[in-house]
Amino acid sequence: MNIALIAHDEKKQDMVNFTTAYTSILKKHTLYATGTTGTRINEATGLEIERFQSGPLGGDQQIGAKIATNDMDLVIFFRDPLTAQPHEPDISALMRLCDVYQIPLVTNLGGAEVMIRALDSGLFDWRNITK
Ligand SMILES: O=C(CO)COP(=O)(O)O
Repeated sequence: MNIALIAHDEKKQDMVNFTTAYTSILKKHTLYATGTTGTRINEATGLEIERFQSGPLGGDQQIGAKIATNDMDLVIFFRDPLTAQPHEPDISALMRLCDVYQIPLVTNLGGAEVMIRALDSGLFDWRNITK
């Protein structure tokens, strides 16, 4: 599965903790991330990740483009609901595309834990049929 990992600055430590805890599952998949998030995950876990631009510089839109071409199976996006983001329209557009294309999206650590366990249990195998 192709998985996008994204975290706003105040949530990057959550993402490091999450990816450290679930490295053994994540390493079985193809990982993508926005720029700074990808660097932080790679430094902490050694996971191989294709990095896009940083979010404010277009990274969310690059991940959106992957969704629009049916090349992304799951989006794990730890959003910061308490801080205004300069690229809020890009963030909304990314989440909108997840809804347009029915791509599973989780926006916090609790959801991500459920999702990653579901993924490892084979509950996402339907994605292989739709491709
Ligand atoms: O801003 C982001 C998502 O909207 C994340 O970007 P970075 O991973 O480059 O910090």
